[in-house]
Amino acid sequence: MKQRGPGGDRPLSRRSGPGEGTGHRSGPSLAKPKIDKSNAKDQALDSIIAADKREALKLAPVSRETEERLDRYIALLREWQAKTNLVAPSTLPHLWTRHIADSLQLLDLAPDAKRWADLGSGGGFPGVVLACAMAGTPGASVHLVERIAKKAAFLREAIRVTTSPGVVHLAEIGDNVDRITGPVDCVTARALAPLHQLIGFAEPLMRQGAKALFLKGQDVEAELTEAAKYWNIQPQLHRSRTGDGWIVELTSVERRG
Ligand SMILES: C[S@@+](CC[C@H](N)C(=O)[O-])C[C@H]1O[C@@H](n2cnc3c(N)ncnc32)[C@H](O)[C@@H]1O
Repeated sequence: MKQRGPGGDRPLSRRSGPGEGTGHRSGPSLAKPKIDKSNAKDQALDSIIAADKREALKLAPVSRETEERLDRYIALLREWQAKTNLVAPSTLPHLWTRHIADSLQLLDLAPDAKRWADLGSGGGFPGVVLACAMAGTPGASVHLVERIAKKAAFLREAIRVTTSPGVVHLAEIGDNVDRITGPVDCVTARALAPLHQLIGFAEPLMRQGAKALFLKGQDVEAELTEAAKYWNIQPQLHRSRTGDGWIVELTSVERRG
């Protein structure tokens, strides 16, 4: 998203400044060049994002086709971010490592999964990223469940511009999750709720065979202890490639007592 201010692309002005042609003999003084600060700021952000993208694609390499889809998604996200808060503004320079690579790393933990459901998708992490990555896989689908209408509209637009196999549900997870038709291989959630609640959300899909991958922060141990009060679980923990977080993998859950 480049917003060029008026005249932002013009060469610096060399027109006369005050004092020129007024009889002073000290020589012509040049007008101070006007620097379009918003344009300079955008360009600085562009180059930080480009460097961050290189870093992210080292952590989580993708095909050229997926990269092109992700580029379109990021361009759209930056455009919409001006009017809808889709990601924390402080994370914009690191969209690729903080959000894209963080989402892509799930693919290696479910290499055979074709049908995904992402709960509380927000701005599309990990759901839209997974849909972009699955676009070349026959029979792939990614359900994205989001209850805020504006965000769901963004998700639909993201799926459209990336021509990815996403299905957006504008709905409460609790009302919707067991109405997702067709089997789901893997259910995901990121920054949605504490683990014991996530398990409750995902349980209907897990009962039908889905495994769960939940992206969690550093305090995962405390969340696991709390979850174990309500659920019999045998979690597998994977260190996040992109920060201090963890990915909790669950293949079965059973409500306690
Ligand atoms: C903090 S955001 C995280 C978004 C995204 N997963 C990410 O990591 O960037 C949580 C999102 O979940 C949605 N959400 C929270 N509770 C929900 C529910 N019960 N049903 C549907 N969406 C929900 C919110 O509207 C919000 O967009």
